[in-house]
This record gives sequence, structure tokens and C-alpha cells, in this order.
Amino acid sequence: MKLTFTKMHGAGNDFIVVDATTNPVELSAAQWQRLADRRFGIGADQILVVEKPVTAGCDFKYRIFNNDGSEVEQCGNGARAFVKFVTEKGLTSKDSIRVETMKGIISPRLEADGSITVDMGAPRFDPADLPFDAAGLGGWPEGDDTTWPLPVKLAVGAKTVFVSLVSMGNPHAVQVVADADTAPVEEMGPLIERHARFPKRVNAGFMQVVDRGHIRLRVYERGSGETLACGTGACAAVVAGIRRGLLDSPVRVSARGGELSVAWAGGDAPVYLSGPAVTVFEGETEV
Ligand SMILES: N[C@H](CCC[C@H](N)C(=O)O)C(=O)O
Repeated sequence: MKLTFTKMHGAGNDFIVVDATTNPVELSAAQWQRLADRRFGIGADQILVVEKPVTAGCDFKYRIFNNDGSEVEQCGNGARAFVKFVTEKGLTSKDSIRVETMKGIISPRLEADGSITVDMGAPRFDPADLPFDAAGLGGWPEGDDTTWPLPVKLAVGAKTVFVSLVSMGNPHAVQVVADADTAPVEEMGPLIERHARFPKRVNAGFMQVVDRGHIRLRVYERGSGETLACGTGACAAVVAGIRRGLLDSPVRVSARGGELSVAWAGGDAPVYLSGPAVTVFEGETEV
């Protein structure tokens, strides 16, 4: 089957975007993985599939597949690429759209100056929302409902890291580090991603607090490895930092691939993610 696609990125987090609003695109996990493969396929961190909505009041449905072919709930940088894509393709004339995802509805908005802001919905913190197996950890740690001690088996020995658990629809475990550049992302990222206490795996964030309005962030993403930026990871890190009293909204998030901005008023308020979205090239391939 011929597949037409658009290659895009948001702060270096790159995507293959497919318009399935007219003709459905149903592929196996192995076929999605092959498309995302950087040697045998087109190459991308995630594949975004644009579909007709199922839920009343929504403009589109949004399916997300990671580099390993796994389908996931949410993608913040992808949401900005999504609204740019449907606008450029003439699939909508609205500048603000409602998009249903596997878990919830998001509202990306094209601003007059060309920037894009996404209402990512409210964060959730209950371990069951990730999911996280808190058995034996005795519920929220004493006096602190933001961080959990996570014992991690290393190649030699073990280490307990303190992670803040945030669901943005997809799961995040965020830890504070002194310096993002020297953070143990390569070593600890995969160990946290596949930790037994995360039955559906997890995105592992490493956040350096520069000041109360600025962080540097690296994310080892579930199913994709370290990416140059992670939108939901930026949301989760800022929310965690605000809850821990380290940050004040809005927060500038410096990722390796570019700058994002996250705002959150606390409680059940939605998290707003702003940043770039770039179309790189169009193409077609056989699947
Ligand atoms: N890069 C995406 C994150 C994709 C999340 C995916 N790695 C997962 O949850 O498994 C973002 O900008 O939010």
C-alpha cells in the first residue's frame, strides 16, 4: 500500500504525520516500527495518525505510535505539529481545535503570531493513573505527596532515586538533577522506563532547576529512548517542580532540541504547552 506522509518536528522531537481522515490506516506494531526506524524506514520518534473524530464535539481523533511501534496516550510536541498539519492540509479552517486522544481531549491553538499553544488537560498524580505499583511503599511518603523513593537495580549494586509521578495522559517519572548535561540519562533512563513498578513502562525525566522560572530538561522516552524534546515530559516536569515548591508558572523549558514554555495554575487547572512546530518534507512510501 502507498502511504503519503509529512515529516515534522517540534523542538527536535520528530514525527511522521499521516492523514487517515479519508482512508483509514491500520498497520501492525511491527509495520509502525519499521516506518519509524531510522535505518530501515523513514525515521521518527513518534508517528501521528490524524483520523475523523468519534467523540461528539471533537474535530479530529489523534493516534500516536512510538518509535518501537507501541501505541500511546499523549504527545505534547506532536499536538503542535498536529494543528499545523491539519491547517496546512486544509482539513480545518479553525485556529483552535478539539482533538480526542486515547486518554482525554486536548485543544491545540494556532496563535496570531504563528506560535502554537496546547491545552494539555489537567495533570493527575494518583499512582493508579500512571499506573505505578506503590505496594510496599506505604502510600504517599510521609508528609510529601510529590515524590516517591524508587529503588533501581544498577549493573552493580542499587540506587534509590526520588521521582515525582505525573500523568499527562501518559506516564512520567521526573527527578531533579544538579546538571542536565551530566545527568545519568543513558544509564538510568532505560532502567526507570522498564522498572517493574511501572506495568505500562514510563517516560523518565531529568530536570535541572536553573531558577524559579527556568529548567533544563532531558527525557528518556518510553518506547523511543532519549528525544531532543518531550512536550508531555516538559508539562510533567514543570508540574512536579511547582508542586515541590521549586518553580513558579510560567516556566521556560530548555530541551536539547529547543525551547518550550509551560504554564499551570495548580490543582485541576489544565497545563498549557507552547512551542514550535516545523514541517520538514513531504513523502510517500510503500507499507
Ligand atoms: N514526545 C512526546 C511524548 C511521547 C510520549 C511517549 N514516549 C510515551 O508516552 O510513551 C511529547 O512530546 O509529549
